[in-house]
Amino acid sequence: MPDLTTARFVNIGERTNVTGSARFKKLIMSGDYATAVEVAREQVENGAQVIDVNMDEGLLDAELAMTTFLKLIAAEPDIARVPVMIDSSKWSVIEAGLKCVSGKPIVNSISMKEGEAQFLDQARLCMDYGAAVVVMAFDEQGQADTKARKVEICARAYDLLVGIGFPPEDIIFDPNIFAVATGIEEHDRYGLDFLEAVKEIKARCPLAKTSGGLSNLSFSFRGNETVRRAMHSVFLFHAIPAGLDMAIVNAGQLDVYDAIDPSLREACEDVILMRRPPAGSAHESATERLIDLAESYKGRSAADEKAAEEWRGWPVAKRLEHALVKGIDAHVVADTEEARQSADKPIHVIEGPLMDGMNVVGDLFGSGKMFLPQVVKSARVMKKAVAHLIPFIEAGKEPGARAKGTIVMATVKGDVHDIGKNIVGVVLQCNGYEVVDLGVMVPWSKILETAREVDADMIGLSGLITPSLDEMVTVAEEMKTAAMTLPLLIGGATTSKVHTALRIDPAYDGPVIHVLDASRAVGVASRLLSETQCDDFVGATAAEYVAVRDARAGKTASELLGLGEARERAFAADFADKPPAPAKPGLHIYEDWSLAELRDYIDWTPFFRAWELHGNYPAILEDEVVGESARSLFADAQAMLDRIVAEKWLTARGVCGLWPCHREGDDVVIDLDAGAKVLLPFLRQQVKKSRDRANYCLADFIDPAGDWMGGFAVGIHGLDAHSARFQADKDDYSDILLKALADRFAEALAERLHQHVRTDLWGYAPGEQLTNEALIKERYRGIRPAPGYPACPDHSLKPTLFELLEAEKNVGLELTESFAMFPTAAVSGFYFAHPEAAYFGVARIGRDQLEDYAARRGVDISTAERWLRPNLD
Ligand SMILES: C[S@@+](CC[C@H](N)C(=O)[O-])C[C@H]1O[C@@H](n2cnc3c(N)ncnc32)[C@H](O)[C@@H]1O
Repeated sequence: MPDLTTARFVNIGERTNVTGSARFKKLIMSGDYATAVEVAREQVENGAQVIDVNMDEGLLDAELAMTTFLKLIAAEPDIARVPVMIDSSKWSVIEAGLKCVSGKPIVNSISMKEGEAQFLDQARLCMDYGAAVVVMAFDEQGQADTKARKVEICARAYDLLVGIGFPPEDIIFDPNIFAVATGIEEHDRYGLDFLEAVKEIKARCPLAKTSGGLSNLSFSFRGNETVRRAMHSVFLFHAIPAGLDMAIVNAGQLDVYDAIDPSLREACEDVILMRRPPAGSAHESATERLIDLAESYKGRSAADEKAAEEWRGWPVAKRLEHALVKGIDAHVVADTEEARQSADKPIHVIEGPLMDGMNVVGDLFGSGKMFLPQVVKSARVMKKAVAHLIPFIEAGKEPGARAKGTIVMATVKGDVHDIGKNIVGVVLQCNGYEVVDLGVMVPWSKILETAREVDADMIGLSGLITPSLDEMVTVAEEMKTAAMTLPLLIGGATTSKVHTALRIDPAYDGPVIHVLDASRAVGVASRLLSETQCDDFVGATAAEYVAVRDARAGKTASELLGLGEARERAFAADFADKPPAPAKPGLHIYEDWSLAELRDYIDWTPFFRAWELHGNYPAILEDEVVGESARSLFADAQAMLDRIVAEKWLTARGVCGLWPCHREGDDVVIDLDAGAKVLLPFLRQQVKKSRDRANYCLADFIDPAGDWMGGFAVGIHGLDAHSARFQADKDDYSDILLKALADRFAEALAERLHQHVRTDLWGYAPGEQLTNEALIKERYRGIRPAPGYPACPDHSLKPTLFELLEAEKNVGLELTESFAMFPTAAVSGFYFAHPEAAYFGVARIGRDQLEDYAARRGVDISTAERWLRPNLD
């Protein structure tokens, strides 16, 4: 269903509205704000990305109720993460509300009902508060009911607002959703008119958004929840492709379009799209047909309604299990406390219901019915429960819960990447293991020392960049020297079974196990600690590694050409086509690239991969197996992005440079001002190829007679404060989510900056117009190879690149001794603009090139060997 889960659609919670919800009204009228706050929380849990708050009730001091409630929800991090829509027909209530909203507010609503002057006054005030505003399609003559009137009023309002400098992206038009199937013929067109109007308004008013109150649509089916839900889902199914950006809905009460009973779905569709029933049908009109059909659905709804609430009435152990499995942390402290009061000892709550619940999570995960993002959410619930119990356990001087085993984990020295390690840590913890996480850039001595101190059962190492592979070998060697015997687990993006077998396993006498991904970590740990399975497992793994080594030894390696011959087979670029001199050569620094803009450049597929959800975006959202998990993760990511952008959590900084250069052999020489030169030595493919295929080197794309190339470095700053906040709140889920999003922003800025270079700074493709999809597929002219990637695998080129860009001074990017960039969310690379420039992999090189390269780089052979290790094996 292309609705609540698609990229842009925002669903606005409607339950915190005294005019629409009898329950909420009762709570507010009786002054029970605590429970009223829970209503807001439930909505956010159910997926609302904005909550609409309305206190328009005659017997209520609406201003006071609005401000009291807004202040209360602002203090609840779970709720305050979504923006508030201040909804009132009284301007004084809106103004009062604006004063106590912390994030970006949305005013619902203003209109030209009382004329242009008042409309613009109110708009100016909203602008002062930085608020977005819902503009009703309402003018001096009344509410717009036809398509023509809707479009006309919105267009007029748009021109007026833009005329006073109101940001068009902060305008949200509500072109009025009215009830259909009322039996009155004039109402039959209402659904279709709305859909068509949305389309036109979006075309006529650039950047403006559209919204609507969905519940009006089905007003004539009050009391028949099944039919109402179906109508709402069907309506959204058509409205979103028409351009509807958001709607006020009860997010927990929408059906999946495909899951609606087909006859009901068709009847709803006929009504909404004003289609006639098939000729010969027993019904004259679509409305009549739906009314008849609706009869058969009456009465089913009450049970559905109850189901969502029902779990709160279950026994406490069952409630804890439910909260763990569903990842709902809203009631966990209260429930844990209730369980504690009836337990003999606080520790029994952990050993009993909490561990039982986590076992269910573990089983679901193990059997592929639950995926990492949900497990990490479950872990958050568990941590909150345990945090509540710890003071009681300590007060009673009881021993803590016995862990299944203790694992010391670290990202090795020189490397700063920790998303993968953190995910593994959380998964192990929620399966009952004690994890001692040493963080990033951890030297081998600290790892060994801690393992001894805590009497660890195993050590887990993680790393993302190729130099970390060597560092892992060092840790293994040191463990051997220290005569340790505990198992060593190896994980992270560049690690592999082959590398583990060839290099790490031989360096250590104890068991070495490569762990392919987080979902395997628990299985590996439990086998290693199992009295009955450990020996077999260790033996089988060791035998597997021996087999890998034997296979490698017996394999005839691909034949290499001598370096001279490979150079003769260089790629012959046609330099008649070389790029023009840049329009704006030299360095360009961007202190603070708009996050709102970068958001549209995000490539989502790698984001899901970071969470071990495999598949391409957007298809992954509809995937049969992981779709539900992907949708929920994506919704959380969108909600966090909203806050990152609105509250400016992060700063995207970048620098790029465009320099004159020329090629000398396999080097590119950058010709700086005043005769200064900087050498960029590149590597050439040496693997023997079929007759007509060249042996590439990046230098081949540069004209010896004179040419241009570029470089860039981008990084995302500001993560730490937020990460610390999440960690303090025991919220690994949000912490990992934030880091994964920061990585996305870094990649998005690399993409956006490259586009800016092509179309403007260098300007060799001024008219380029590509969709984000085409950008992700790199359907443009030119490449941006990154040091450490296959075409230029030597990470040690980064210091040269960083000096050219003055990256540390200009954008605050640093390099570790292993050439990892810090802050972690960062990307750097070179720009080549020749139309034939393409990515390739250098792959294996010969001793002759190693020696030649070491000489060109001015380093000794053993240093070059260390840098190029993966290309030498
Ligand atoms: C790793 S992806 C990153 C972009 C992706 N859309 C994302 O958001 O994660 C592609 C980038 O990796 C680098 N890259 C890919 N293949 C390469 C190769 N063979 N040699 C050098 N760099 C390469 C280039 O910088 C390229 O732009």
